[in-house]
Amino acid sequence: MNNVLDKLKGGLIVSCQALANEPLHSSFIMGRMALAAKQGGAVGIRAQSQEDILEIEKTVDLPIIGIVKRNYPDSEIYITPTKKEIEELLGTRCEIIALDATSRQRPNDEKMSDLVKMIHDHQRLAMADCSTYEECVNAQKLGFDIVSTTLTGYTPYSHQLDHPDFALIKKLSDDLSTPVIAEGKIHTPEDLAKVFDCGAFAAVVGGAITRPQEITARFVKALQ
Ligand SMILES: CC(=O)N[C@H](C=O)[C@@H](O)[C@H](O)[C@H](O)COP(=O)(O)O
Repeated sequence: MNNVLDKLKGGLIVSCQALANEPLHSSFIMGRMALAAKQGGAVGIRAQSQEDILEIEKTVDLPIIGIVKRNYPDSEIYITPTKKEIEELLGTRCEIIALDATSRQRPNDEKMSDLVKMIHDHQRLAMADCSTYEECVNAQKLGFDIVSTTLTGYTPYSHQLDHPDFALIKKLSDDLSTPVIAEGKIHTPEDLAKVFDCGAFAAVVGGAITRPQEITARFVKALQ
C-alpha cells in the first residue's frame, strides 16, 4: 500500500465528481473525465459513489481515492459519514477511502476510530478530510494514513477563504509526519505550484478541471 503513496507523491490528483444536481452527473462522463485527467498527466483520481468508481476503474489504472457523499438528518457530515458508505466503497478496488474527519458528530453517533479500523481491516488506506490544524493532528493520532485540507472553509469554525489556506498547508507539512494532501479551492496552476512550495505531499484539484459550470462562471465574472 505504501506503493500507492509513492505513486501519488509530488503529483496532481484530479477529482472527477458530479452530483445528481449537476449537469455532468453520469458515471460514463466521470469515466471519460478520469481518462482525460490521465492523458493530461494526473497521477490519481478522486471520485464519488460506487457506480462512478466502478466505471473509472474501467477507463484508467490510476490509484483512486473513493468517497460517498450522503446526507443524514442527524449530522452535518456528508463525506463518507458511516460504515454503510465504507461498505459501498469496499465493493470497488479504490486504494484509498476518504472520510470527513472534522470534530463534528457523525450520524448514528458512529466513531471515527471504528471507521479507520474498518478501512485498515480491508487493507485500504484512510484519508482524513479536515477543516483545521487541530483536526489534522487528531487524525494523525487516530492512525489515518493521509490528512487533507478538503473541508477548510466548509465548516463554520474554519478559515473562510476563496483560495487554498497556504499557511495551514505549510504548518501541517512542517509539523506532521503523516502525508498532507492539499485539497480545496486550488483554482489555477499557480495555486498548485504554491501548495507544493508549502510542502504538500500531493494535491487534489476538482472544479477547476472537471466542473465546467464553475469554470464558465469564472470567465463570465471577468466580464462584469
Ligand atoms: C467541500 C466538498 O464537498 N468537497 C468535495 C470533496 O470531495 C468536492 O466537491 C471538491 O470538488 C473537492 O474537494 C476538490 O475541491 P475543488 O473542487 O475546490 O478543487
